[in-house]
Amino acid sequence: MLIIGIAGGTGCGKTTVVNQILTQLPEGEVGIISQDSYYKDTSHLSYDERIKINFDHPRSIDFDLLEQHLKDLKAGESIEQPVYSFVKHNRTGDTIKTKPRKVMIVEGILILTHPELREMFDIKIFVHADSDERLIRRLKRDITERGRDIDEVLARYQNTLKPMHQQFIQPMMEYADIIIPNNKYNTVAVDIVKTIINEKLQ
Ligand SMILES: Nc1ncnc2c1ncn2[C@@H]1O[C@H](COP(=O)(O)OP(=O)(O)O)[C@@H](O)[C@H]1O
Ligand SMILES: Nc1ccn([C@@H]2O[C@H](COP(=O)(O)O)[C@@H](O)[C@H]2O)c(=O)n1
Repeated sequence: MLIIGIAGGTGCGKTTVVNQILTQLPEGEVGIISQDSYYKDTSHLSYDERIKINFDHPRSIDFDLLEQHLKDLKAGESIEQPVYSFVKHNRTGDTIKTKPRKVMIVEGILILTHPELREMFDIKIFVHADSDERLIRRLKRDITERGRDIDEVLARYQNTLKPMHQQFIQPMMEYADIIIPNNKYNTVAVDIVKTIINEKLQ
């Protein structure tokens, strides 16, 4: 199994890059794990308490479960990947059966901050986009897709997202094997990653 970790700040385009990688690859050969699925269960908290959580700090992620799931997949076992709701700020209680594939892609803002997880990646990719570009994309996406308004996105950006990005996410670029500049759509870089995956699949 080839395990590829794709990190980078919010809005840099990780999910988009993953979807571009998947196009034209043989179906059923590549599996995806999203770090967002592993936000800790917060059912014991009220909604008002949940919205105050710092979701850009590594402690918000259940890294033990993520690491265990990756180990299970490597051992050839399927896992039940939790489903997360950005509207409720909590896991939904549903899971998605995720089967082991020849290539597994793990994507998320904080995946390179966890040393044990980092060790498991055969290839580490950091997607980079400038912070103003990321903020613009995040505003548009969170308002249209994640049930947020402009005040929520900007307050979260100033209070937690920006300082956490500087403290935990940006420094992880030094661990990357490949850095994808993504201020604009970068089809060349995506094609290179596809080529690496295709070689593994042959
Ligand atoms: N290179 C790009 N240029 C312009 N918009 C982009 C680009 N990559 C992604 N986007 C858009 O930005 C938003 C955030 O992208 P997404 O892939 O969800 O980022 P991430 O997963 O890193 O948070 C989405 O609405 C997406 O369509
Ligand atoms: N309930 C939540 C949980 C997380 N976030 C934000 O999501 C960002 C990470 O996801 P990306 O798809 O953008 O990489 C992160 O910056 C958290 O602030 C949230 O807003 N609400």
